[in-house]
Amino acid sequence: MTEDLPLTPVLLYLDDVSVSFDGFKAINGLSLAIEAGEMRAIIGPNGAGKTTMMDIITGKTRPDSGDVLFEGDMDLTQHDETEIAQAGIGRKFQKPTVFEDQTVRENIELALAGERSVFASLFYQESEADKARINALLDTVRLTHRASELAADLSHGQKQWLEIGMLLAQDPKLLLVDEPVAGMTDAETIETAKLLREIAKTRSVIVVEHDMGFIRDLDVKVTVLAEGSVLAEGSLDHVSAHPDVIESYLGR
Ligand SMILES: Nc1ncnc2c1ncn2[C@@H]1O[C@H](COP(=O)(O)OP(=O)(O)OP(=O)(O)O)[C@@H](O)[C@H]1O
Repeated sequence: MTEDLPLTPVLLYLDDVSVSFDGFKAINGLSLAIEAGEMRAIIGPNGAGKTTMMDIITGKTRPDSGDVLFEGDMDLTQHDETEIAQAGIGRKFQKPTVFEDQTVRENIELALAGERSVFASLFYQESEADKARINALLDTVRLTHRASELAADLSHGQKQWLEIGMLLAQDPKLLLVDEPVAGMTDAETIETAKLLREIAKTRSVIVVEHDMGFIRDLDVKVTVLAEGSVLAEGSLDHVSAHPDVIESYLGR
């Protein structure tokens, strides 16, 4: 009797993806599968291709070859950045980009309003459901107590959280987060690991980071990139013990 194979719903699938810049292969036969509801940490030395991989997923960079499939059959290489965002892929860049001269709450409100036209926004009355949603988002990103203050007055870490809240307002199925804890205090870094673990209960998350203490706190599967492809994959302890990983980090 043959056993049924377990069905693992893959949300994002990169298959043998390559891209060159002026003859240099920044991504070289990269294959990766992210499951629905999975958080994955991506690490790798400088120049490994982490940012380029995110650029390919979000449609900013077109690969020369390979497939990038979202939800089974959406070929992301055939769509532009706006369409990919609308399909449910949100991206948090390294630097926080919030509206500094608006309050924390207004930032979330603006993100929630999304594509409502400026004209429609002028006459829009926030429903009770909207209010509840905004309050829940403020709570998630630990900013309820700062809601009526200007975003400019937040700490660097809190601005990062606010931007994560703004992305969550769009309810992405997959959230890409680029070096979220760079420049954060130790306490903010610890809280960010908790925050991302909460977020990952309801969506997939890909986190690129260099901070190994933070990666350990995330406690998720780690993919090590080097020279544009996957060098090792597994628990942080597993990949840290891998001779190729040690060599690629410490150099020859
Ligand atoms: N638009 C581009 N034109 C030319 N070369 C590029 C371009 N984008 C990336 N590269 C090169 O591709 C390689 C991979 O870069 P990438 O930024 O993806 O690495 P990374 O893993 O994100 O590095 P870091 O950890 O330093 O952010 C690097 O050698 C980089 O110089």
